[in-house]
Amino acid sequence: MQPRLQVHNLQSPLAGPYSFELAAGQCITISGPSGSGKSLLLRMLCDLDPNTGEVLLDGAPRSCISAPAWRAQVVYQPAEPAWWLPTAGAHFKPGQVPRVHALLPQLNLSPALLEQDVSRLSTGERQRMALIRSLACEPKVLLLDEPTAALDPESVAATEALLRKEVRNGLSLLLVTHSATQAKALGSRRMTMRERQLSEDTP
Ligand SMILES: Nc1ncnc2c1ncn2[C@@H]1O[C@H](COP(=O)(O)OP(=O)(O)OP(=O)(O)O)[C@@H](O)[C@H]1O
Repeated sequence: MQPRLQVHNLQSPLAGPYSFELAAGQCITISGPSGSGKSLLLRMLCDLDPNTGEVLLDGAPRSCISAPAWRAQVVYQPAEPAWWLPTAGAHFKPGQVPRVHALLPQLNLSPALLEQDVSRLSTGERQRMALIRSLACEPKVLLLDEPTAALDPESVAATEALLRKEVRNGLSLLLVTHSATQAKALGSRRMTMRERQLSEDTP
């Protein structure tokens, strides 16, 4: 079967080259020391930083897809997601609202938080709300940078359960995590970044 995402010699003056494939309904985790290049890789995949090489989605080269169309299907959630409107709820399109309301209880979030000023949400609430924002786009590929860094154990468990379910339903997930437990729990393949070089972990 054709991989969902194919990455061939993706590189920039700062990092790479990287080559790997991600299937539909697969989670690959990337761990590694701080500053090793994990976020640089995610940013290149999303085409936020200049890069060369080839990235294909369901066989279609990224060079044939407009940047907004690419970023609608390959969604990047940085470690510290930006908010550009006063409330979290204002970030959602009307068509996304049913899905948002289905996702909120799965992350133990009250719908009332949608109306609150984003700056008044706790760090953990903002982090979970950011994941809902990413999933509400129904991406084919989700690039997640440390999505549970600010969460208590209960919220970590809820987030991992939701991600496992989304992957089971076909989402392709590239997950950057510092947690070996999380990498083992979610990753069907696990990789490590060291000095901007990516290697596959041995099982
Ligand atoms: N635009 C840039 N120009 C020059 N150096 C950069 C640029 N962006 C990032 N770097 C450097 O590249 C290195 C890798 O950064 P990156 O953010 O990918 O690390 P990381 O592995 O995600 O780390 P962490 O786990 O702390 O998030 C860092 O040393 C960083 O300072």
